[in-house]
Amino acid sequence: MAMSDLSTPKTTSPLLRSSSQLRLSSKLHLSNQFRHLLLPTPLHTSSISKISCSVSQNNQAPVAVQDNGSVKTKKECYGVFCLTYDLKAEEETKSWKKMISIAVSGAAGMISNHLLFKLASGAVFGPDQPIALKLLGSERSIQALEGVAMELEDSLFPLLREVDIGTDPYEVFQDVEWALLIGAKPRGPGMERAALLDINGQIFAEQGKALNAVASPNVKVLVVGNPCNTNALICLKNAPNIPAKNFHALTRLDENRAKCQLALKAGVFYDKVSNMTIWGNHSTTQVPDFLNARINGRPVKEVITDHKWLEEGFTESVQKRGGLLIQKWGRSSAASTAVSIVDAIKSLVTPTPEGDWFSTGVYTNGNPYGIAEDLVFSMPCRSNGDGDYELVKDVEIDDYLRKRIAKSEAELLAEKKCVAHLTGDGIAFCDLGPVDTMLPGEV
Ligand SMILES: NC(=O)c1ccc[n+]([C@@H]2O[C@H](COP(=O)([O-])OP(=O)(O)OC[C@H]3O[C@@H](n4cnc5c(N)ncnc54)[C@H](O)[C@@H]3O)[C@@H](O)[C@H]2O)c1
Repeated sequence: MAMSDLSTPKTTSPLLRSSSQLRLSSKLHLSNQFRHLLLPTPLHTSSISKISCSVSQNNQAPVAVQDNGSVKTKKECYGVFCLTYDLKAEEETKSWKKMISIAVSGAAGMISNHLLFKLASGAVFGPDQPIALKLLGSERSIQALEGVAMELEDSLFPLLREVDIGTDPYEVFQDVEWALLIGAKPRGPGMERAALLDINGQIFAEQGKALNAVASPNVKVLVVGNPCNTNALICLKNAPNIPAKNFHALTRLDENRAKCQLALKAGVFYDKVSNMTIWGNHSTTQVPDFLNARINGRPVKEVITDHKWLEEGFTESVQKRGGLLIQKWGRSSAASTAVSIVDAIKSLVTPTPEGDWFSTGVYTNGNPYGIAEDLVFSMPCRSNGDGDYELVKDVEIDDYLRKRIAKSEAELLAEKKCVAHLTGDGIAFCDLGPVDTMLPGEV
């Protein structure tokens, strides 16, 4: 899109014109930050006949007025989307929640290409939750970001009210309530893992500082870019004003893969598998926990009697899933990663089903399992749906699990030493050992 196009006023439907052109113009900041204010065109204006829109005094919240003059949903509604988009003529006009701002870094990348459309569709935060998307990219990807923004525009998502694109995290993260940090440098051929930790660590140190400076003080941060546990640690260390508890590293894809493998082995559909914990690092030292997982509410070991497979084959099948997928598909897992990001967020904004839990990489301080403090480690958590979580305390850890969890813990402690210069812990010393534990295809 030519830059001049961005500032060209959009055409609007007659219905929207009558609502004072509220928030409908596209704006362009001539810094490295481009801003698209999406045209919130009602998809089915014909189906909302006899409803007009007037604008409230703060120029934010028009109220839906019916033909008979009665005002609907006056308090909650925002923007022209006070009007329902449901085709059913008999449906009541819906009210909308207050818009939330979500930052997505690496927004022109493969994972984001799936994720953004799920966010905008309402599949993550719900069908009554308008959102603003703040898209952060690298300098090289700014054109691609414009392309992403155009695709979002053309999708006519009623819930999507704003899209900002930019390359400066201090601008893009302004007031955001969620930050989904996906963008990272891929590992080049022959690149040592220590080098990757340093290169990507610097990105997350800068983004942590930016979140600290300009984001909502209670922003929830989900780090996806690898190595995600240590990147999340770096990020939270650089954001001292944001509660450390608000930072997550994505291990939900591993959880989902583990559930799938157990379901396949047990011959049940995967919704029957619950209480699946991934312990530790998002690497091949991760520990998918079959001891505490359940199938149809029963311990996995009772349902799957092939314990040799559980101990040897299961973990490997989870770890190698990504590599296998690359062999077949020729690219890494972007769609299922995006789905797992959706799952991870939904687990925080909806109450966890009774007796179940989910896995996420979180800050270890105060953990009840004896895992070293000051790491980001995947553990079992529950949420009451308010965006926060509690660690599940009564999980059994036997010798088998303890040994493997200790290995993942040692790996994360070693990674932490490699990035000491980025966490404020002094001079970095990097000795990751001879074994490369990155997940295949996920660097
Ligand atoms: N935790 C997990 O379960 C999991 C799973 C899959 C992939 N990943 C990781 O997610 C990351 C992204 O994967 P992808 O497939 O989308 O990669 P991709 O290469 O398609 O996209 C990455 C995007 O990030 C951008 N970028 C690079 N540096 C940036 C910066 N400083 N700020 C903002 N954007 C920046 C790039 O320009 C690119 O557009 C990778 O690090 C990958 O290893 C994690």
